[in-house]
Amino acid sequence: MSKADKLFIEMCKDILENGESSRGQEVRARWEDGTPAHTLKRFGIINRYNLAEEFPALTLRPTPVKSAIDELLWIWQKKSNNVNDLNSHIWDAWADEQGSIGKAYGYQLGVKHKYKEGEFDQVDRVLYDLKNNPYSRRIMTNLYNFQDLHEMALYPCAYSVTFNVSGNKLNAILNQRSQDTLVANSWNVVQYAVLVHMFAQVSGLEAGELVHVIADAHIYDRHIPLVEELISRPQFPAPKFRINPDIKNFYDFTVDDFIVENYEAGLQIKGIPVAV
Ligand SMILES: Nc1nc(=O)c2c([nH]1)NC[C@@H]1CN(c3ccc(C(=O)N[C@@H](CCC(=O)O)C(=O)O)cc3)CN21
Ligand SMILES: O=c1ccn([C@H]2C[C@H](O)[C@@H](COP(=O)(O)O)O2)c(=O)[nH]1
Repeated sequence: MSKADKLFIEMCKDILENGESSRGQEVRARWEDGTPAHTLKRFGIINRYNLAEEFPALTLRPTPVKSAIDELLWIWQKKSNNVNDLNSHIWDAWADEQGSIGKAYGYQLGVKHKYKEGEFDQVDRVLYDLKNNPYSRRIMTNLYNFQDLHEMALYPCAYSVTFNVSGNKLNAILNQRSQDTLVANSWNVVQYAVLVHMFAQVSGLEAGELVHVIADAHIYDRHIPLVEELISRPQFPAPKFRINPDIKNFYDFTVDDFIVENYEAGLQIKGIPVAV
């Protein structure tokens, strides 16, 4: 049985059974037809994934690993904020006529900052520290730049990662302020698991733990029956994950360098509505 399924089921049950409803409150998000997208939410969820033991993809339904990695590379490697550089259409609803989502995500990672050793953007600084000072307690990234929030189409949700090396293991904490549990939980977990594997490989380390801290973990009202059905499904062992061992430069990875094998999973839920 996959540990990722177990954590997902526990979290969903907790939200469904103990979650607070937003009914009667003012909410920002809307369904396509303009009605408010209400949620059941649970505050302060922490899930720990041991990446040395398993690749944390859901098996209750397939996580679209290739599209998730494509978005991860869009943000962390291309450092782009333009949907024309993305192969899926998941961000189209938030893009302007030129395809820009504003000064969000990839844009922030590409901004250079001054250090004693010179100028680095946030990604290059992580790479530098993991090589030169791996036991530093200061290896982190942060997309939540207050100065630029007014120019972002959506404020960053998964906004900060803290990297920490124990022995030869690279661990990370992903901080997420808001999570659409059905659409994005496994999507975000898979992405940041892959990111830890990427940074570990190019830094001569091994992937350790991923700790996912979620402030507002919610299930949208129109997702409740879908989640109830999903968590009652059979579970399978986690798939095997391989990464092309020849890639030693973070910027050389392509989607094809990541291979997920023996991925047994339930049926895909097609056409999940996404609140905008
Ligand atoms: N309400 C909401 N939920 C989100 O998860 C979300 C946002 N808004 N806004 C910005 C981004 C866009 N993200 C998204 C949006 C849609 C899918 C989605 O539709 N996923 C499908 C498969 C898509 C594919 O294969 O390309 C799925 O079945 O999970 C995933 C992530 C995550 N974010
Ligand atoms: O990577 C992501 C990006 C977005 N989300 C979800 C979380 C919320 O449901 C919406 C954002 O709405 P806010 O009102 O700004 O919180 O998008 C996600 O789960 N993961």
